[in-house]
Amino acid sequence: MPDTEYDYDLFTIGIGSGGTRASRVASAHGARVAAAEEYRVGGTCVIRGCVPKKMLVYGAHFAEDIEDAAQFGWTIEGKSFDWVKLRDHVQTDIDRLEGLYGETLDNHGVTVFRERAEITGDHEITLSSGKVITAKYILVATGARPFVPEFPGSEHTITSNEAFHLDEVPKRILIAGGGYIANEFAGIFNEFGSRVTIVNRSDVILRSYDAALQDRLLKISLAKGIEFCFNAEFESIEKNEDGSLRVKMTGHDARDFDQVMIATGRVPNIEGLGLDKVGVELGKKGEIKVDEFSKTNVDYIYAVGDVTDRVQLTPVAIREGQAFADSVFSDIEPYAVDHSCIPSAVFSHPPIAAVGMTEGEARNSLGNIKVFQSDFRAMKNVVAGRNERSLYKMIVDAANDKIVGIHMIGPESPEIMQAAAIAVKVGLTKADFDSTTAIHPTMAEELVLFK
Ligand SMILES: Cc1cc2nc3c(=O)[nH]c(=O)nc-3n(C[C@H](O)[C@H](O)[C@H](O)COP(=O)(O)OP(=O)(O)OC[C@H]3O[C@@H](n4cnc5c(N)ncnc54)[C@H](O)[C@@H]3O)c2cc1C
Ligand SMILES: NC(=O)c1ccc[n+]([C@@H]2O[C@H](COP(=O)([O-])OP(=O)(O)OC[C@H]3O[C@@H](n4cnc5c(N)ncnc54)[C@H](O)[C@@H]3O)[C@@H](O)[C@H]2O)c1
Repeated sequence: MPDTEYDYDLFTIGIGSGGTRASRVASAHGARVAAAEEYRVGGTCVIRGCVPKKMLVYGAHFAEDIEDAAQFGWTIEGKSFDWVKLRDHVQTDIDRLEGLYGETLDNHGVTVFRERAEITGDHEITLSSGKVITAKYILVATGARPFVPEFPGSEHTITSNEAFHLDEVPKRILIAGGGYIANEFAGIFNEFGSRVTIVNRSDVILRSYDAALQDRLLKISLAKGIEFCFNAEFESIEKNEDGSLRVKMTGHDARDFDQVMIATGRVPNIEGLGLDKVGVELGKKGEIKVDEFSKTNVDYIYAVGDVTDRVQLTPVAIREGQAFADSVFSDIEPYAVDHSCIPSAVFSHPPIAAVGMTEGEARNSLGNIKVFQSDFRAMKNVVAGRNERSLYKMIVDAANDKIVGIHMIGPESPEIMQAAAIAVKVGLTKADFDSTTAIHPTMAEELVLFK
């Protein structure tokens, strides 16, 4: 395997979810591996994505739990919330995780350069310090960054990157976008006491999810006090004398907010990477085009994760990194990642989880389907007097009884979905679920009790 013609067998640009996995697995297979990271080891998920976001989601949910506790006999006096304490505690844990990621790479013998890298020629990488390195293979795993639409005053906005570091919880926050990040952060800030307004250019939230779940989250969010402005686009933002922001949007009167957060999707990080120098082909959104083995049109350059804009999720980037390393650096027969039937979740309040086809997709592609639905109030919500209903849906192919989709909104639905997704992935039938005894009393039992 070692090829001394080059300094390394593999050079990975970007040490996030995909780059970390690929580097350490390639090294374990015997490759000489180096990598560059321009910001912090761990990438988006660990440093400013999934992980700190989930910690804030937990922190936020205490607002409801403390309120509900009264119905369970608890008196909690003098409750108060300290944002700075939570923010700093989260950041301390992120520092710890970053350290662990670095250690793992060290232990696997991966040389990490903590600086920016650029491809400067065939098999050649130049670091920002000027160091030139050659590698037999190059893996681009540079991820994506927030897309901020251009309009006058857009420089006054923040993105999820900054949301983790705010000095205080904004009294009024406008969040632009109707996707994952917008709905997750709307829930977080709302629970912390902000007055939250979501602005979206269409009138649909979470467009890839089943319409019934979109509708249910919208209704619950409205009931919790989150405001929605649909079919609205930014015209301008001006800074007022008191530091607040005056926002003008199409079809709406100008309004003042303390923060404006943009969550309108993420774009691949390809700028200044030198891809043009070696002729790497890009797609319409600037994503690196790859085949099913994550190989670009340049024989020795591969790309994994968000920079390829296939499915922007951490477990997908990790699988792509693993498959790349196994396929290129081991004796295992090269294999491709199966991008079908990927389960996903939105950590809104309450969360959503889904796998497989929505009802609409199944009707269009299969025609004859059966839809089973359970619309119920979780026992904890009943006792707490919280009028918040969960909704579970199962979509079945009428031709063979196979479950082609499961969709849930309700407490702990992502936790429940991980196991249910296996059943959909392997093609179990509704009869298989019916034949399984319920665990009572749970919310998950609804999945085997559909009538
Ligand atoms: C707020 C938020 C919440 C999210 N929540 C979830 C979630 O709950 N579940 C989930 O599955 N996914 C979630 N995601 C998506 C997930 O974080 C990404 O899909 C995942 O991190 C992609 O991994 P990656 O390896 O492609 O890139 P990244 O993890 O983004 O890593 C890329 C790395 O490359 C570095 N880099 C870029 N250019 C260079 C260069 N030229 N030289 C050196 N280094 C460079 C960057 O600094 C970065 O560290 C979330 C994303 C965000 C923004
Ligand atoms: N729980 C999770 O797994 C999780 C959480 C956060 C992010 N992510 C990943 O990160 C990605 C990015 O998240 P996101 O919420 O930014 O994107 P998204 O694709 O989920 O949503 C983007 C939203 O912005 C709107 N939009 C797009 N362009 C716009 C424009 N020019 N003006 C106004 N609105 C516009 C879209 O209509 C959409 O509602 C997601 O696609 C997801 O893959 C995953």
